[in-house]
Amino acid sequence: MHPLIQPLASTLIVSCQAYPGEPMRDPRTMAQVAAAVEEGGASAVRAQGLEDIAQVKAAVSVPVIGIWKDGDAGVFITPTLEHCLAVIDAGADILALDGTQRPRPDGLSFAQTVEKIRARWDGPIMADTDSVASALLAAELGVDLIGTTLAGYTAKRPTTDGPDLELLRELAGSLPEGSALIAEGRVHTPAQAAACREAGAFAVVVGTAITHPTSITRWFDAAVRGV
Ligand SMILES: CC(=O)N[C@H](C=O)[C@@H](O)[C@H](O)[C@H](O)COP(=O)(O)O
Repeated sequence: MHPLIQPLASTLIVSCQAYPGEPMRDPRTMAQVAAAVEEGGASAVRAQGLEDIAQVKAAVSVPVIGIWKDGDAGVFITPTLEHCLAVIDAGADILALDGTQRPRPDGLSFAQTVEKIRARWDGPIMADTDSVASALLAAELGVDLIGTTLAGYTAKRPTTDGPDLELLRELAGSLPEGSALIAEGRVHTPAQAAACREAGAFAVVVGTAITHPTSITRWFDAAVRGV
């Protein structure tokens, strides 16, 4: 296992993202949010966009998982080799990219993309997968971190209310040693985060429930209104 990954065992990683047009969509804001979650114990942070990655990197001492979202349909999380190399150049310690088997905008397969990254960079790679098949393929390719990030966001799996614990359990029993299984996606409560660990996750990523005040406010607002 890569030396940057081992310390993430049994820890919480926090994703710090604001979406286009939102009030907090500013790299300085995300850097402050990242510093705040580091104080709370985040073992690593996930940041989106080249400027956010650079500014978050300067604001924290924990590893930064970098992604670059481009578009919002099909493959959009660090979708091409060019995006991957730019994320690395922006200073990400760990590169995360779409790890599904869907067609990619640059025509490369996931395997070809990983191979080309590996030819230039030996840092840890995280695959945002959507199914048992895509997770196993990523692990076979030697990808360091296997995330369930896209489970429930493609046609491969139903969108579970909360994390996809069934997928985690299945992957925990089938991923080769050396691949770190990362629970990511719809982990909204501490109890759900604990359930991910019980299901076999090496580490757990939480985004919205910690760093997206608009969503959290909506949850509380609905509860208060009784809707
Ligand atoms: C599907 C997709 O685009 N996921 C994105 C990946 O970076 C983010 O929008 C999520 O916030 C992140 O995965 C963390 O998940 P959650 O916010 O549910 O804790």
